[in-house]
Amino acid sequence: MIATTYQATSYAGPMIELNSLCRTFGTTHAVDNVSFAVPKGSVFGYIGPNGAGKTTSMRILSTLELPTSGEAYIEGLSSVNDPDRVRGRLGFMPDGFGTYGDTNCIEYLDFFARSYGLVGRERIRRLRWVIDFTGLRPLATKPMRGLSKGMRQRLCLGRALIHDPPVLVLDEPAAGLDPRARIELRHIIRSLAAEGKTILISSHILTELAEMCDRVGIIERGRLLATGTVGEIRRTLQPHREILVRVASDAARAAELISQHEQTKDVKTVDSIIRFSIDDGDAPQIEILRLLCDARVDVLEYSPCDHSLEDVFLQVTKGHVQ
Ligand SMILES: Nc1ncnc2c1ncn2[C@@H]1O[C@H](COP(=O)(O)OP(=O)(O)OP(=O)(O)O)[C@@H](O)[C@H]1O
Repeated sequence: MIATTYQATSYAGPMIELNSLCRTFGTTHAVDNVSFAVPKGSVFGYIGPNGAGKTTSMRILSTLELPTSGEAYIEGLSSVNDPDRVRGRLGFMPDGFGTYGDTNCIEYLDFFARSYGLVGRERIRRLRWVIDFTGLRPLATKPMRGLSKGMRQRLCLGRALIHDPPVLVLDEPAAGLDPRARIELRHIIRSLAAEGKTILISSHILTELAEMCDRVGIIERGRLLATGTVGEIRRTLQPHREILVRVASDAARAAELISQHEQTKDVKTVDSIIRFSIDDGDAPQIEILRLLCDARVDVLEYSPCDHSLEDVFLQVTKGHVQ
């Protein structure tokens, strides 16, 4: 078991880094030349369908698996060459974990606190903090067999946090949670990032992570297909924006004005609603609005119709399962 606790360092590079990471199992390229870096205090969403390679990359980062080639670093330390020091710096939450039915929450957390070498007041202080932070205090003495899925996830997160690591690697922590528990998880993740923790979190579902992540990476069949903010990925896929304008009267005249702008196309009118496509960016949209206002068109509604996040995900991935 791990016997190192974290000592803060002056390291200023990315807290998580994968560099041309590859892992094959027989003929399966589970992770195929994946590279990305996550700066301190940010949340990176690792998103992909079943069998995409998320767990394998996370297990390599967390020192539980060796790569076929390439590098994985936590706070500049190699997960391959320096696993003991890496383990002291990260908390890993696996997508499934063994429970011990008769063990209660506090005993479970205490076991891991001792395994990380926490002693005396520091161990008590960390146990108290984790129990309070995860909201498990009312269940502290409850045997694990009686915990709901959401509570077990909190306990698993508590275990990952017990030694106060600067990096968290969370493999599908939202799987199986009800909507309220998902929202609570989102708050927990954001507050950990606000404290300066760096978080890699995986999911099958882009919408599940979009609001809590600073950046996302979409992976399929071991290959990283897109990285960036959700907005950046959306803009790459959708260089034109679809706009809807609803007017109080004289939609035909408004449509005529919109059509005259050189950056618009596909202008269509149904009753009082005009839909059109326009080059991305603020400037053309400002011009259109000004054009309509100057012509004294009574605009009741002006809204971009962006692709939904599901559409973005479906456009990037092809639905391949390996
Ligand atoms: N130990 C192993 N032996 C053989 N193949 C493996 C092993 N671990 C993973 N794989 C294969 O590697 C590929 C990637 O699996 P991985 O578990 O990393 O994907 P994932 O994105 O986490 O999927 P899921 O969302 O379903 O958990 C899959 O084809 C899987 O069957």
